[in-house]
Amino acid sequence: MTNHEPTETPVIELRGAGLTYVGPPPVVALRPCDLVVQRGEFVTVVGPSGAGKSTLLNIIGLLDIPTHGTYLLDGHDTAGLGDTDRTALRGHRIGFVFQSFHLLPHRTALENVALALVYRSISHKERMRKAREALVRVGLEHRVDAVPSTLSGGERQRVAIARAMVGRPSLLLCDEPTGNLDTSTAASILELLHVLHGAGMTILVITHDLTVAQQGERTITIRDGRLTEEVRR
Ligand SMILES: Nc1ncnc2c1ncn2[C@@H]1O[C@H](COP(=O)(O)OP(=O)(O)OP(=O)(O)O)[C@@H](O)[C@H]1O
Repeated sequence: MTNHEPTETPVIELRGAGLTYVGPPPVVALRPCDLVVQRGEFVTVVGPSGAGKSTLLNIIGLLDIPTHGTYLLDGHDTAGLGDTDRTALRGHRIGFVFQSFHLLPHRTALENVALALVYRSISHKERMRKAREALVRVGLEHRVDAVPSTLSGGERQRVAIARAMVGRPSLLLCDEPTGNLDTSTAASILELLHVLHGAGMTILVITHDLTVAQQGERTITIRDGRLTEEVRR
């Protein structure tokens, strides 16, 4: 198990954070919870449909604001941030990986990855260099000029992972990253996540799949909006 320095600023620090939809009727999607993820950890969150996984992901990903408690991302208190600052913090600190890849269909793999850097103050040439480097890292150096429709599901997810990583985020936030893949392709994507984790990346994977959940160093179960059991490996 990785040795995480406890005095470091955590990447994720939720304190009594929860979300209730006002309704009517009001729905408690996430009960007030505490969750601390240190730099370099690989954490999985597992739970059945309707348990609150998307709610938790949306809070951690700065896509939703908790109605209770506090959320610090890399030590930055996210309460009270305006839309511009929230978007900037999200863009710099979080790389998202989704089940359905979310690639632009008419752009090449290289362009899809480079687009993630479009708001960074670097030249076009530098964006392309970094995008190519990210694609090499996920094993796709031979497919940089391919458009998504000519890539396999596993290759599309590799492009999406390269896009998520290219801006060197603090956190790779994955929502059912293998949900659209067959078993052996899923295994290769999980292997890639392990390689990135081995290189120091902090990873949080949200899934309903126990096999995927077992990949984490720590697995947290979410049920009826409550974070419960924690398994450490
Ligand atoms: N906009 C909303 N308004 C009211 N209730 C909502 C809203 N969004 C989600 N919920 C409710 O909050 C609870 C948690 O939903 P959430 O989408 O977080 O679950 P989930 O674990 O991601 O489910 P799934 O795996 O099916 O996507 C559910 O009871 C859901 O019906």
